[in-house]
Amino acid sequence: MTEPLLTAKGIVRRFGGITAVDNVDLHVHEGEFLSVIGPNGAGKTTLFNLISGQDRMDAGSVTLDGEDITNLTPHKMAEKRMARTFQHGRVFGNLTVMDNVLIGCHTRLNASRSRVPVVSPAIELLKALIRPKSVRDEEEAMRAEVREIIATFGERLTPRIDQPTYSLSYANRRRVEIARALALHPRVLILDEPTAGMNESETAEMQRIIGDLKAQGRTILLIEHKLNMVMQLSDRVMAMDNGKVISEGTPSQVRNDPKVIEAYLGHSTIGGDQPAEAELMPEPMTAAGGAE
Ligand SMILES: Nc1ncnc2c1ncn2[C@@H]1O[C@H](COP(=O)(O)OP(=O)(O)OP(=O)(O)O)[C@@H](O)[C@H]1O
Repeated sequence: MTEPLLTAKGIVRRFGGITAVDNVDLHVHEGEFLSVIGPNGAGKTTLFNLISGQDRMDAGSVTLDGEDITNLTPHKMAEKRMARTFQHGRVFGNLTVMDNVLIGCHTRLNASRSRVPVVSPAIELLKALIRPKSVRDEEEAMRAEVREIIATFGERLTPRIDQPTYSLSYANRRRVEIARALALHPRVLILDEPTAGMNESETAEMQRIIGDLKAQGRTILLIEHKLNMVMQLSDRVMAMDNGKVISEGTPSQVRNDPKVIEAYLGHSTIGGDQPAEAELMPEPMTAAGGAE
């Protein structure tokens, strides 16, 4: 078996008296789809924040393809092409859809440039001012790429490409965020509840899109409360409760793990959208005990 692409070891994060993430290990192989589930307050978002550099861990380490990326700043993480979307969606409201997604392209390009010797800052400035053909061509290529990425979302974003994102619906802002993450050409795509606040048909549409991303062979880490979606998309599932990993395995193994059922039943809701029991028990189990 090859080495995992991303490995997190012994991650700890305390907030005052609470240990939100308590000695968690996580790994994901290239092209693998790993979901992290668990009741509210289990520590899932905190774990993703630590892995993606949004927060600093008290102990532990993270490596990407063998390189230590522990506690890098979010900007440096983006340059490493660790792309992250947020539970409540984060876009630049005053920028257009196009400009929001271009940010992902620029970050990727700047990161690749920093590996080659920097030409004199004066030349860079001159190039920015006079915008020679090579610069204009590069910009046009990026815009074409953004249009292509945005087409991933059908007609949801394309007609709105020049509108400021504050004028978009919540679901569309979340789509823009994913588009921006894709513009990074992510080595790891980290999605935190991409369907939160979406209705049933929007959720089904997003699930199809994420399924397509998986089919493209992308490496994906997902937090999601809608367990049917987790079961259908994931190669592997990790369940957390009270900051700890309580179960890990195939979707059906985790779904049927009594520790997981108990953790959920101890909470009245999973994500605020649905009762825990309805999420955990919706499908008949197969003879093998699986529901995939
Ligand atoms: N910045 C913070 N300051 C203090 N406590 C925090 C902070 N962030 C998270 N916590 C606490 O850490 C614990 C884990 O929270 P976290 O948001 O990671 O859980 P979660 O599994 O993502 O929950 P949800 O599914 O509701 O998003 C909770 O007890 C939460 O209140």
